[in-house]
Amino acid sequence: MVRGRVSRLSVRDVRFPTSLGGHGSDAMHTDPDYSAAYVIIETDAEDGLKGYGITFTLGKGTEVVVCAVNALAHHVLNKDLKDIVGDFRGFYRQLTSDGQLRWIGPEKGVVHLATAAVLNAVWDLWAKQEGKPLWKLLVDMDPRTLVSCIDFRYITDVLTEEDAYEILQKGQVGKKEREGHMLAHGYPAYTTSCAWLGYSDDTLKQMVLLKVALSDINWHRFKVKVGADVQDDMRRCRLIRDMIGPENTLMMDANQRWDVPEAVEWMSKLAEFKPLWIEEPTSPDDILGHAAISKALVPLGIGVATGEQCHNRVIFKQLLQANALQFLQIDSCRLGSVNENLSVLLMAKKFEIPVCPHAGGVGLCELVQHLIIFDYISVSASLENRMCEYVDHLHEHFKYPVKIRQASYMPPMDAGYSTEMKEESVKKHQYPDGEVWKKLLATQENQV
Ligand SMILES: C[C@H](O)[C@@H](O)[C@@H](O)[C@H](O)C(=O)O
Ligand SMILES: [Mg+2]
Repeated sequence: MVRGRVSRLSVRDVRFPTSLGGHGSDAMHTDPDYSAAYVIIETDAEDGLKGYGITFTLGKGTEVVVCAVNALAHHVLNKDLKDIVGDFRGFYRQLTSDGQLRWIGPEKGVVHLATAAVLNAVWDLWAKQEGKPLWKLLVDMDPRTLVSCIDFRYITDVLTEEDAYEILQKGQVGKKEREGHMLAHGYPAYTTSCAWLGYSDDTLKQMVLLKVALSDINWHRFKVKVGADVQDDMRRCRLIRDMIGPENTLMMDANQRWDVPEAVEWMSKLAEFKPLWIEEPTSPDDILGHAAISKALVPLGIGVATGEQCHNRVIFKQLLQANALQFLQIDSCRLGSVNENLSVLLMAKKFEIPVCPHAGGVGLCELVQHLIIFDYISVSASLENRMCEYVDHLHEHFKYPVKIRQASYMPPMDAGYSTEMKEESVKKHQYPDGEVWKKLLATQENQV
């Protein structure tokens, strides 16, 4: 039973200095400090349970998201959790359609990241109160309740509430077996951790060796960052391909670096390394550009993947309508939490496009594993051409870190959305007054 009235919402600015090691670097984001606006929701219920929610940022600007979370807080405070989840579509719309705040969105940018952080905390709390991991809460929910969490505004031309209900009804068939399969084998993953753009060739070689030869995880799917310099890309891709062999899977990620013709030309040169996909070849807003790139790369056997910076369900709808992507990458912290992700999973199912979630960032692996495990069990019912991203960093700061076995995500069993960080870690990494930042900022000051 859902219980309690929201009595407090707090938000913290937590940053990890990953840029010091070049971790997470790509052709556009050369020095990311993996960070999060970290929301905590408390209620007056006697159980003392709290909901934790994050949205992912790259360091600077986290303070702006924190500000937006505070601007949204009045929508949550003093509400009964029962009323929130009892009319989740209405609540989602209340947050995203605030008559004044929507002007600085709508459903995009900082205000949408803040919405995601707040709603992720609500879902964490709901799942905790039900005593289930989030994926299981979704799997056990009846289709009518699931669709009642989704705002179908702007997408009814491709997915109506009835379409969604039908897909979920069909997904009931064979659900038990698929749940059993997940519990036994997990959801297939790929690793991005060996080939960040800021890594030297030596580091890259060492990382690939660790992943391929020495790891007991048996990685066989890898992603490499490209896009800054074509000669450099060719050297790095050759190096990786030689090390992983022809039988393993390689993906490439340009992080929006190119214009449309440039993307086609560049990828024609990298085609010899047999990438499965090129991710974010151009601006995430350029739907027709993605379509043109997709069309040009089909003969080379390369798909287009995108989604980690897609603002909302409307952009995904159009990417699907325009045949602009072959792999759809949901993000647990950019879209409006589970609610909006549900609509995108269902649209992907309708268009039969495989979902391969984005998870490079602090906490993203922890969260998105729940969504994709649910997707397999209740929506897509397929593992063909599907895999979820994994990066090695920062799991030690989470109370319920992901578990990877045999290159697969093992379903989390603790109640909630795996969003809770260790208090000790949060204290140390809080910006700018946590121990880690005090030291770093003092060193930087001394260097000036
Ligand atoms: C700045 C970040 O690390 C990105 O490079 C990362 O999310 C990346 O696009 C990915 O696909 O993992
Ligand atoms: Mg990417």
